[in-house]
Amino acid sequence: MSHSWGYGTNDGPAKWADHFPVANGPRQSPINIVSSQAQFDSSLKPLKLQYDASTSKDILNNGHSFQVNFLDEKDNAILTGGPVTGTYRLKQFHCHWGASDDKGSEHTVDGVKYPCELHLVHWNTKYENFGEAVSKPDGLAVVGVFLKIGSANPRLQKVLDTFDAIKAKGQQTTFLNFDPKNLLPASLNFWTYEGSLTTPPLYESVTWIVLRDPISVSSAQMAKFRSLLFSLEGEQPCRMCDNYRPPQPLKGRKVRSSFK
Ligand SMILES: NS(=O)(=O)c1ccc(CCCCO)cc1
Ligand SMILES: [Zn+2]
Repeated sequence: MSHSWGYGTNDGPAKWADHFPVANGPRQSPINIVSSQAQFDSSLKPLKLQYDASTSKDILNNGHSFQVNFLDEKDNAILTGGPVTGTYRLKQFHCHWGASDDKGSEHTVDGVKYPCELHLVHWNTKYENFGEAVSKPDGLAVVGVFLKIGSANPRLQKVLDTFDAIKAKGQQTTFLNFDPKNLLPASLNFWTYEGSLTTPPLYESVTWIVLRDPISVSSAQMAKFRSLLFSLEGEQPCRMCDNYRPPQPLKGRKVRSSFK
């Protein structure tokens, strides 16, 4: 039975535990990253993101965010190194954002919220496919990238230019040859901790890799994110914004950093 969850008063994060009790589990995400408490770990390897000749397929409005989907039958776009062992394949990326520029990210850093957070979702190729990996403790590795208000981001604009075609829930359009490497900051310095999906089913299956440095987005571009709808075509239009889960209890977890 598919539970209808959302970000509203009646179906939002405070209610998710009703149908998804793991919401109160020991390794939930996102978290507030207290930079002074993060422990530098010299054994962490450099993060390696090989998205060469990346194979984006399409972009979808799934009713919670927009999602760019990738061909993942081969090792075209992979994550290795960093905190993970083995090879993780890029499946999709999506974002979370606020109704205004003062909020929107899921992770926060020393209590600071960014207007938007990008998630690049990878699955462990020790499993057969994403569906098998998504619920395993070492199944996923998600790279989080903060977006900070500044100059317009021309690479991101390519994604925003598709939004008129996917305004409503369920709408999808072809989106080929987009290289997500262009959405990464110059430095791959990161924090890492063991966590979960930040939306139902909230599986505790994610090794989180949160990049320290943000990429830029303009306020006008943020307004374009908010032109998407949570609602189906023909329904009362409901603007897609505030689609972020607030930080969850750390419950004794250690956050490690790849940098001093
Ligand atoms: N915000 S997130 O990166 O943690 C994230 C990634 C992927 C999913 C999809 C779960 C599909 C379950 O069948 C849900 C959430
Ligand atoms: Zn996400």
